[in-house]
Amino acid sequence: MITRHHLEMSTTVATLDDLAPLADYSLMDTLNCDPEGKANGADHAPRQVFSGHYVTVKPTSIENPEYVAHGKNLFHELGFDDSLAQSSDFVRMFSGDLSQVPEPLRHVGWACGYALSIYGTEFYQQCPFQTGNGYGDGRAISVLEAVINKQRWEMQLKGAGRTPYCRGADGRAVLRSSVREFLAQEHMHALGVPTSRSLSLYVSTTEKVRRPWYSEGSRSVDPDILVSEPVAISTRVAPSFIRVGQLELFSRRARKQEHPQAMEELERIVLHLIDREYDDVIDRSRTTAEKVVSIAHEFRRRLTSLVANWIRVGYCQGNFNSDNCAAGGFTLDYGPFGFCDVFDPQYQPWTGGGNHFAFLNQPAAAERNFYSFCSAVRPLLAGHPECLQQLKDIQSDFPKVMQAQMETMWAAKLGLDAFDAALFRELATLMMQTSVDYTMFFRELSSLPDDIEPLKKSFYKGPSYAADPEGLDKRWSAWLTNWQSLIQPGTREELSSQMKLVNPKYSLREWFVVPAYQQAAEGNYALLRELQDVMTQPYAEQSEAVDRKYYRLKPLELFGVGGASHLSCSS
Ligand SMILES: Nc1ncnc2c1ncn2[C@@H]1O[C@H](COP(=O)(O)OP(=O)(O)OP(=O)(O)O)[C@@H](O)[C@H]1O
Ligand SMILES: [Mg+2]
Repeated sequence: MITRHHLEMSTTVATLDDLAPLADYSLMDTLNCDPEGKANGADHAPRQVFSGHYVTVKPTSIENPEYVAHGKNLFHELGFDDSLAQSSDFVRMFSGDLSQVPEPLRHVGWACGYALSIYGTEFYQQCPFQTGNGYGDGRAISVLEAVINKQRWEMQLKGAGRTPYCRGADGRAVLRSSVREFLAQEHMHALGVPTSRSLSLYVSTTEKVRRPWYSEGSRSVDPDILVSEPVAISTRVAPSFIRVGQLELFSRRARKQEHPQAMEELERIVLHLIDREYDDVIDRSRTTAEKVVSIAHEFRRRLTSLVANWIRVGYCQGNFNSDNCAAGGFTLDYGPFGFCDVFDPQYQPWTGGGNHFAFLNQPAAAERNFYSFCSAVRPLLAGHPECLQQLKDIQSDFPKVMQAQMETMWAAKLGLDAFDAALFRELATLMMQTSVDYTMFFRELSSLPDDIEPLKKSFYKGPSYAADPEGLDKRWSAWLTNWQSLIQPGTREELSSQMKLVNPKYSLREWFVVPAYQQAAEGNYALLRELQDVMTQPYAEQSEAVDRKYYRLKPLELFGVGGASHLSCSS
């Protein structure tokens, strides 16, 4: 509910006291709290949580927090003054210490359980109790819901210590993974792709944890050493953090009649999802069953568009399970992700992820998650045969809608009004045979070159190219002539600028991020901040110095290097 105060909010939040009155803990106040939880939030040991939508948890602050960075664009959108990020009470709160927050801010946060389906198959093994009751936010704790400029935001700490879902792990996030997620979220937003956002990042100057990782220059697939790394807490922000897996948790309980309120809890989490993520598209006067059909329709649109956008910008999520699939249809969980260098349909940065989550398999992975979503909400349609039929149709048309989104996206990348299958097929073949840099190729093409010379800037010249460079160049020239004949004549400048808004110039390649987090671990944040600047304007022509550093082919010696080219699921 938006209160009078929220509407009258001043435009600048300069202190935590300014932020406090905007708080509205509606999730905690309206959803079910686990009845077995400890009200003071001292609930940090792994245990089974049998019912309720959330457990109250007090975050465990990191020792001696130091400011690393804040999401400047998000701060401005929220009306937060930049100085807030380094003010002592804000630092204290967002590095996990809620003990001194001003009223009505609360001294406890909350964590949620969720279920897991991998590529559409239900899993329980990842839960230490094998029941699914111990799986969920293991190191993510939300601390605030606030209504700011009429928009509701949930703020979630990542790495703020153990929760009942921690599965015996430490609940911490290392600086390396926190820097990656922090930079990637704001980059993704700047790319125009829906995503959770980055509010702040603080590191401990004294507390470290050990994680398996790669030795310098290691070409090992799996980490070959244990490294001691500083712990950090990043805060991410979204209208909600509800995942497809979360709906599944309540649906599984309802299906198995695990407790008398199970069906009601499923309905309430779905209505909560509608409130947070689908309010603008749902007619409130409808029945729950009708609302469910509407959100399925809208979620299908958002999810297909999201995945087409990921492919447009060269992003591979890496671990697109149902528990990493936000039910609001935005990007969530930047763990084993990567932005590709070479165009490779099988690109998969995560060594544990498997081919089914590879770059161009993401539409199929999304389809599996969408099926998991439909199965999860289906019990709410019992007794409504028409709605059941509508949901069935929405589900079965997913591949068609996905394909249409992909074709629209490829056409836009090529500056064409309509998708041309033959042109695209030859391009994909040439890109693979030549080994081209995906980002650079499309950006060079966006300048509408007269011949293939400028495109060659993006060629890695793999073995097939090296075997017959003249032959391939000839095919490239033929392809370019064909493409030129298909673009609209007479509107060159307009077309070029339009294509440059579809094909980014800069992308957050892993080998840019590695030195940034390495320096950050030594207390030097210069490179991280430079990357933050460059990557939040990915479509802009920037300075020549930026070009030389960030608009270039990946050095060959970095291919195959652990951490820079592939990574294990790292937290
Ligand atoms: N160090 C840790 N301590 C406790 N739980 C963890 C830790 N690392 C991961 N988990 C939990 O393991 C599960 C799977 O990990 P995954 O890498 O998908 O998550 P994540 O990056 O922590 O989470 P998110 O999906 O919230 O971004 C998640 O439920 C997560 O909360
Ligand atoms: Mg996850």
